[in-house]
Amino acid sequence: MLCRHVYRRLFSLNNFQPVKNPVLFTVFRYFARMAKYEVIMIRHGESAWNKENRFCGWFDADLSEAGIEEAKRGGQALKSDGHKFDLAYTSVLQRAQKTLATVLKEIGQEDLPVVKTWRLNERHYGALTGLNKAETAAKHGEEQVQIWRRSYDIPPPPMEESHPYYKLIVDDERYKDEPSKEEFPMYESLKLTIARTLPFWNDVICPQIKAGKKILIAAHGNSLRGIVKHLEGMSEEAIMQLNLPTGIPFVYELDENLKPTGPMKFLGDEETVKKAMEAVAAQGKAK
Ligand SMILES: O=C(O)[C@@H](COP(=O)(O)O)OP(=O)(O)O
Repeated sequence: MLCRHVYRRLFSLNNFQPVKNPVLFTVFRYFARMAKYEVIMIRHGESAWNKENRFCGWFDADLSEAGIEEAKRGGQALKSDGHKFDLAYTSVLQRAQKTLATVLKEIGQEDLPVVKTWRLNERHYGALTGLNKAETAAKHGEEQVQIWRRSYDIPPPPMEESHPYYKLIVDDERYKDEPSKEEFPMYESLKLTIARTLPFWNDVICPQIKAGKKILIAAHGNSLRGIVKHLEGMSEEAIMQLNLPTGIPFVYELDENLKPTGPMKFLGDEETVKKAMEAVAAQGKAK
């Protein structure tokens, strides 16, 4: 409060030229980076296919029992930090939607307006959809699986019409209006995922944040990694190292240009977050 007051006072002074005065310049730099907005994101709780260690992508796996518990804990963490929201965004997949509903119940905001979009869906895992990650690593090598999972622009092989989940996904009623036939992916790298997620972030979510709305986004490991990469201006190499844990909300404080004023802050204890991230990274190891 006091900081904001001082900041406003400083910038209401006429002829204020911070660059010429080193002390004031430091003060200027400090307050210019002051957080103005906040956005909170959460990867869904463990899904039935996370539990079975299968590539999931656009397959509509439900939450596992552990996933429901994770989502509840995520909601409780938000509650104990006193977070309330104006609006939430999620994908059209049930693991993200159920996580969001569970969180909203925990924080007593079950009536919150929720926008659902395919643009926040998990990346489409193409031909890998349904395969066990460890078995795939045993067959094709851990290095290849790491490339498929974490490289920036190398996509998995496409999902052909003969794939066991092709019809289930392509003919799913939830996609009858969008994406268009041309946009409908058969595989996605992180780069391609970002290409369809970022327009929604920029054109739909950002204006709401700038309007002062407190936003919660419940989505997926890779659709959120795309947003994180963009927000933090991370390199293609740096984003390869990021494995988001399931069901643990993370907070970004943003300046007036929607640039983070600090690193993402997980609402969970450090050791738990670290272990959960390592567990996600290890999913691609041959057993
Ligand atoms: O599609 C999947 O298998 C996982 C991510 O897998 P990895 O990229 O971590 O292998 O997506 P999510 O569980 O977040 O919806």
